[in-house]
Order: sequence, then structure tokens, then C-alpha cells
Amino acid sequence: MVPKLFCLVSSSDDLALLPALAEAGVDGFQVRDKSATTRELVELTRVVRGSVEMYDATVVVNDRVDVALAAGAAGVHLGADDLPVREARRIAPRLLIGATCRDREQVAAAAHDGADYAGFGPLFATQSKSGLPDPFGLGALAAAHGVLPLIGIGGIDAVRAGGARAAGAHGVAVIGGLWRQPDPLVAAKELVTAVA
Ligand SMILES: Cc1ncc(COP(=O)(O)OP(=O)(O)O)c(N)n1
Ligand SMILES: Cc1ncsc1CCOP(=O)(O)O
Repeated sequence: MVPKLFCLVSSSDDLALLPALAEAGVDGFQVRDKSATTRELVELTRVVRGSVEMYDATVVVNDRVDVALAAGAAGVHLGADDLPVREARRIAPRLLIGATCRDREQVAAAAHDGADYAGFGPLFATQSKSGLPDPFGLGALAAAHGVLPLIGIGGIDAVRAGGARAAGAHGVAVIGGLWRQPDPLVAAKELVTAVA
């Protein structure tokens, strides 16, 4: 099952909060730490898994099929510079695979190659990643709806999460809308309600 609310996690985040986030209904955690070594990433993934497994939350690893397999994660999220979805599916037939997509054609290609969901964005301006195309908003998401479950990403807060759902998104993925809020647990609860 594809989660409805992915919380992106790096080692600089408050990992002690993860069980409370999962208990509040955050059903997906994506380990995304661009500065970690491979070994640190495996260890971080194990820590995240251990923190949320009693809540049945799904843990995926960003970028790295090898780390996802080594650490026993349920899935992997792949972007344009990562292992192609087709190759990932070939070597990891049981992993949940997400693919970054920016339009309907890319979603169709990802589905053809074996992806389970598409990370679709940036929907809105984001402070969390540079070098992205201009945000393309909910209209583009609505136009891409219907091929794969879409996970909206980029500048998502609870209000925008509700809008993304109304436009056809299966769910959303969040960094700043959770980790840069005064109370991340309160923000998580609002996001959970918005995607329900
Ligand atoms: C759910 C989701 N969607 C999109 C992304 C972006 O992934 P990618 O294009 O690989 O960029 P980085 O996250 O690696 O910077 C994502 N992580 N999750
Ligand atoms: C990794 C990524 N890819 C597209 S937007 C984004 C960052 C999302 O972070 P935030 O939720 O803080 O906008």
C-alpha cells in the first residue's frame, strides 16, 4: 500500500519524534540524507525502521536501492539521476518503488517501467531543494492523475495537502511543512487530517 503522508527524514532531524509521528498517523517515512555515507544511511534507515515498525508505517530510502535492501526497508524513491526504475524493479521485485515525475508522460513511463507511485513536484515553491524547475501547481497534478498514485511534493502544508488530495493526489510528501514548523507533531496531525 502506498502511504498517504511521507515524512522525509534526515539524520539532522529530531529522530526521537518519529514514534509520535507514526502514532499520530504518519504512514510513510522516507530516509533522505544527502550528506550521509553509505554506512550511515544503512544505520539511519535501521533506526527509522525500528522507531516506527510497531505502527506499521512504511519506510522507504531515497536514491539507493542497495541501502533499501540492506536495511530491510519496504521501498525506494528514485529520481532522474538514480538507478532507472526498470533496473530497480528487475533486481528488487518486491520493493515499493517511487519515481520522481514532472508530467503525465513521465508518470506513464514510470508506470510502464514498474514504479508503484510517482512523486510529483515541485507543486509549490520549496526551501528544501535548489535547482528545481518552477513549481507547476495543482493543475498539472490534476492533468497527470489516473496512471499511478501521485504523491505531491514541494511546499506542502496542511492546506495545500488538502488541495492536492482534491486535485487527485493519493498523498503528499513533506520536509519543511513538518520539520520547520514550531511544533512538528501538531503539524503532522494537521497533515494527517488533510490527507485522510
Ligand atoms: C515522494 C517524493 N517525490 C519526489 C522526490 C524527489 O526525489 P529526487 O528527484 O530523487 O530528488 P532528491 O529527493 O533525491 O533530491 C522525493 N524525494 N520524494
Ligand atoms: C526533494 C524535493 N523534490 C521536489 S520538492 C522537494 C523538497 C520538498 O521539501 P518541502 O516539503 O520542504 O518543500
